[in-house]
Amino acid sequence: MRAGAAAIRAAIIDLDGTMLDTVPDFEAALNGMRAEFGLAPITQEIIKPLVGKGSEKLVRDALLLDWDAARVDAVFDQALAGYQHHYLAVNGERSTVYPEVVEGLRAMRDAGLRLVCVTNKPIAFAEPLLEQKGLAPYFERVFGGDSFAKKKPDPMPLLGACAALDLPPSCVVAIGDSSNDAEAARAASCFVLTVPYGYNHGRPIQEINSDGIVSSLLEAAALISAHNDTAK
Ligand SMILES: O=C(O)COP(=O)(O)O
Ligand SMILES: [Mg+2]
Repeated sequence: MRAGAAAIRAAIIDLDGTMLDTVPDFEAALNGMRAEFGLAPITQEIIKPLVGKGSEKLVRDALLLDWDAARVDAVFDQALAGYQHHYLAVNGERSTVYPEVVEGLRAMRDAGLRLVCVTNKPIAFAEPLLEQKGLAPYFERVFGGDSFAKKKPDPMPLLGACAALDLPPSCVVAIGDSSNDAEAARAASCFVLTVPYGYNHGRPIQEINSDGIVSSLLEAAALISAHNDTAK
C-alpha cells in the first residue's frame, strides 16, 4: 500500500466470493427458477462467472443462456420473483465460509479497525446469511445491492459506507474478490485489497488494479497492521 498514506481506520468487506462461497445456494435458487420455465439445470461452473453484479443481472444472464433478450424481458419480473423465493428458502444452507475469514475479522477488530460489509447481494439475503454464519457481530453496518441507488462497481455504495462511518475514503480499505470491488474502491479513493479465491467473472485476479492481493482476510489484517505501523 502507498507509503506515507493515511492510517487505515476501517475495512469495507465484500460478501460473495470473499467471505462466503455462495455458488451452491445460487445453483439451487437459479435452477429452481429455471425449472418453473421448463429449463434444464445449469452447473456451478456455468454460474460462478455470472455472479457479482447483483440478483437482477444474475437472473437475466441465467435465462439468456437459453433465450433471446425479448423473451427474457417478457418473463423477467416473474423470473426475479421466483428466484428470490427460491433463494430465501435455501439461503446459507449450502454456502461455506472461506478459510481464515473469522480469524481475519477477529484480527482486524482486535487491531481497532471498524468493519462494514458492502455486498451487491440484496440486503434481505445478506443480513440473515451473515447472521446464520456467525459473521454479523463483526460488522457495524451491512449494506446490500439495493441499499443505494447504484451497485458496485459504481463508487456510491463505498462512499455511502464511508459517510455512515464518518470517515474519509482515504483511510478506508475495501477488500473483495472482483473487479466490481476494485473499480468501486478506486473511484471512491479507498485503498483496495483483493482475494484470489473468489469469482471475479472467471478472470484472473492479477488482471485487476489493486493495492495488493492477499491469500485470505487474515493476511489482509496483517498487511493493514503493517501499513498502519508505518503510517503512525
Ligand atoms: O450477489 C452478487 O451479485 C455479488 O455479491 P458481492 O458484492 O457480495 O460479491
Ligand atoms: Mg464478491
